[in-house]
Amino acid sequence: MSVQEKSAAGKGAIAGAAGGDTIAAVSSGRGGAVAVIRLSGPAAGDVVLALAGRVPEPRRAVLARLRHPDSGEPLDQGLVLWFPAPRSATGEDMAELQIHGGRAVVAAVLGAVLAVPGTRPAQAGEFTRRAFLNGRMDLTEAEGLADLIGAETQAQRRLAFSHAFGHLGQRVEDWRHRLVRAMALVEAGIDFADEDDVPAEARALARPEVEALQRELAQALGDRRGAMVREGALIAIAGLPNAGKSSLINALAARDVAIVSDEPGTTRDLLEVSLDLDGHKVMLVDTAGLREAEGKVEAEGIRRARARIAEADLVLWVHDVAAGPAPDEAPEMEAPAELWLVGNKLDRGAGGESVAGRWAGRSFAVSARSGEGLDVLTRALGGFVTDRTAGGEHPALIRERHRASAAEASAHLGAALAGWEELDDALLAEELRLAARALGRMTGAIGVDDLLDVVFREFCIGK
Ligand SMILES: Nc1nc2c(c(=O)[nH]1)N(C=O)[C@@H](CNc1ccc(C(=O)N[C@@H](CCC(=O)O)C(=O)O)cc1)CN2
Ligand SMILES: Nc1nc2c(ncn2[C@@H]2O[C@H](COP(=O)(O)OP(=O)(O)OP(=O)(O)O)[C@@H](O)[C@H]2O)c(=O)[nH]1
Ligand SMILES: [Mg+2]
Repeated sequence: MSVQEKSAAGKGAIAGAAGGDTIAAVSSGRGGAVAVIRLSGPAAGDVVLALAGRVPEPRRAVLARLRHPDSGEPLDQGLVLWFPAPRSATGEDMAELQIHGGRAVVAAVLGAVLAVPGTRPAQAGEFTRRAFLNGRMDLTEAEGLADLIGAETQAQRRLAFSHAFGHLGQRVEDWRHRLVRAMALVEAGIDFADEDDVPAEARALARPEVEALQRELAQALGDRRGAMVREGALIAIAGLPNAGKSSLINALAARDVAIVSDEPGTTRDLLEVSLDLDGHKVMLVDTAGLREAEGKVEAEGIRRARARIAEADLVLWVHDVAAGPAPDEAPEMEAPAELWLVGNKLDRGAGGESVAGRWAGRSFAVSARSGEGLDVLTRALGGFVTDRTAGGEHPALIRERHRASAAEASAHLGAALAGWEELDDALLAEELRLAARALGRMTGAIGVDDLLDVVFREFCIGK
């Protein structure tokens, strides 16, 4: 199906875009006491009539005996809802069957639904795709919904919620409208090319707006909090062999995820655990102890450890306090973004002394074995992530897709501003137009055929 380009508002319906099939799917998760089957499309009313014997008043739940349309066998008794177009989540006729959640019940009722002509199983994300094609939401809102459904932490939920209900979409539309106004000013020069004063004057009027837009894009691109909230802050646990890195990840995760042994060089592969710290997602990574490797496998483990450490937002350098005084600095690796010292094995007596110099304020004394000191470390980690993700309103550009569009727009604005005095009207307007297009792809207001599969494949079936 072809999505025509739309030049105006972000959320206009795309004519004929949603097609004539009626789609059906189980929209509830597995194993619940109640299951929801959703339907969208022109045969949704036929399905309700065929199974329930009548179509309820719009938007009112009614209890009905559901029968197979061919055999008449009663399958379940459940609640039926009818949402005639356009007042529905997809903008099409929709219906819901809220039935008992048993596997056989769900299979029987879904089978009966799909026995009605004109129906077929929905693909992943297809309800939301139809909502987009019918102008009910823009692409950034659809992505926000996918994030909302996938949110594991409260910070992820808050960010996803803001995007699902237009935080980025509205920003982009504001940027685009301002750009279009600036473009109109520049184009006024094209139309009035023979009247001497108009071009220069119109351009001069447009420039501050384009400069302001460029600043706002740069600011949004510079904000890295989105990735940290969505993907979690990456915290790498590094140190010499046997320092107790794997013991520490087990203690922090409160689960026995990593193999611990007194043999140096136990950990080879990277091992990642996701944690919820104060409502923030954190990815903890256990790594191989850094030393001259004794074999090929360990060497590869150390290579991977270094690569992950280099990407980390925070590195915990674990030091065995029983093995000697803390190093002045973490040996064996390049300076990471942020580095803390964790003196481990406090239960063995030594250590715990304050560490000066490089580590001041960023050193902790713990025992992964007894649990001593872990509460202080955990609180500090929570504080670190909270600090790094706090501040101002929610971040706007939270996916690579958003960043790529904004960067492309910014490049065109940069070209426009660099050539502001020299470019002829048509070329200057073209740069602004290309910037507006790049922004339009973010919300889906501009040709996005190629993007839809990427965006909607993230959803599960039934959404
Ligand atoms: N049972 C059930 N719960 C659900 C959903 C659902 O589809 N079914 N949702 C699935 O996403 C979410 C709610 N989203 C919805 C969004 C719009 C409309 C809707 O009917 N909108 C109409 C009418 C609005 C009104 O008048 O109140 C519209 O926007 O025109 C319904 C659900 C979460 N909970
Ligand atoms: N007494 C004491 N022993 C500990 C503590 N933490 C770890 N150990 C012991 O130290 C040894 C090494 O622990 P690991 O957690 O495997 O150390 P690692 O840093 O992951 O080692 P590699 O994977 O080989 O780099 C094991 O025998 C642990 O039981 C601690 O807090 N106190
Ligand atoms: Mg280990």
